[in-house]
Amino acid sequence: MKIVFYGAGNMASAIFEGLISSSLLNSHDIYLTNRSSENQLQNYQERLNVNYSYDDIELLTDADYVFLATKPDDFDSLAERIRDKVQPGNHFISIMAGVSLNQIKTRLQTQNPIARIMPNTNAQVQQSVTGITFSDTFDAGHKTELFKILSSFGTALEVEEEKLHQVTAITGSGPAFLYYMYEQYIKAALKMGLEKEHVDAAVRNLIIGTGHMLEASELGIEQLRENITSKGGTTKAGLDALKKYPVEAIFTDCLEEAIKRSKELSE
Ligand SMILES: NC(=O)C1=CN([C@@H]2O[C@H](COP(=O)(O)OP(=O)(O)OC[C@H]3O[C@@H](n4cnc5c(N)ncnc54)[C@H](O)[C@@H]3O)[C@@H](O)[C@H]2O)C=CC1
Ligand SMILES: O=C(O)[C@@H]1CCC=N1
Repeated sequence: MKIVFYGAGNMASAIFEGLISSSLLNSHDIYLTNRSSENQLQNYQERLNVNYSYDDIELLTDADYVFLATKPDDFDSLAERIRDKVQPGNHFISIMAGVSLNQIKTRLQTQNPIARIMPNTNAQVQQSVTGITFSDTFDAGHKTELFKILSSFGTALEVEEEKLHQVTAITGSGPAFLYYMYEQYIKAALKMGLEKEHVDAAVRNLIIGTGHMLEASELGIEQLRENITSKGGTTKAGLDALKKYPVEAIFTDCLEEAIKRSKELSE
């Protein structure tokens, strides 16, 4: 199997590093390219033993899956670059937020099969939550193979294309929203009088430990919280203070704005 990444940035690198760590593929099966920073590609080649090239005929010949991993704004330049070199066996896998199947088909002027996926950077540790939607030209055998690839770096769920806007906001951008919340928690904790390096390490381990609890426990999130909330204790006091603020409304606004932006990128 030959997999090509057009774009080797934050999201593409999380995917191919996750793919290689999963051993589903040999790193020699992976080919990278980007706009122009060759030293970035040389670093990946040295560190991961992947291939790289700027020769689009070499890249696209016998390529089974071609990941479109540029920013949406750069897709026009990418489409211009590869439009006349597309090969019959190329299955396009777009990770670009908002860019629709129809936009990709039109700009590449291709009838080749196209899938849109919406992963997140947790792919790097095989924990991505990935939404996927297929063009009707994607055959069942390649769908199964692509699900196997996506499952090597997390979990994958097929959705209607319209629902990818929500998936993009909730789980594609999701890690950034949680990181932002963690940053605010650390800022607040630093005001409580502990040394900075203690707070940073403690909160990082708190987050990791809570994640492991979510993974290991059969209990729901609400029950896990209630198990910490001793009657009349410190957690109850802290939660009562938190509940004075419209936390749900804050996240509703956050997600609605992210969905709105995804729809704008589809226009
Ligand atoms: N960063 C994230 O957490 C996620 C990003 N995405 C999507 O992934 C895509 C890439 O995002 P990032 O990796 O964050 O951006 P990035 O800026 O880190 O990487 C973009 C890559 O595209 C390359 N590129 C630009 N024009 C090109 C061209 N004409 N030919 C070949 N390569 C070209 C750049 O050289 C760079 O390697 C975006 O469309 C974004 O919506 C999707 C899910 C999550
Ligand atoms: O911010 C963005 O547009 C991309 C898509 C989801 C996460 N990052």
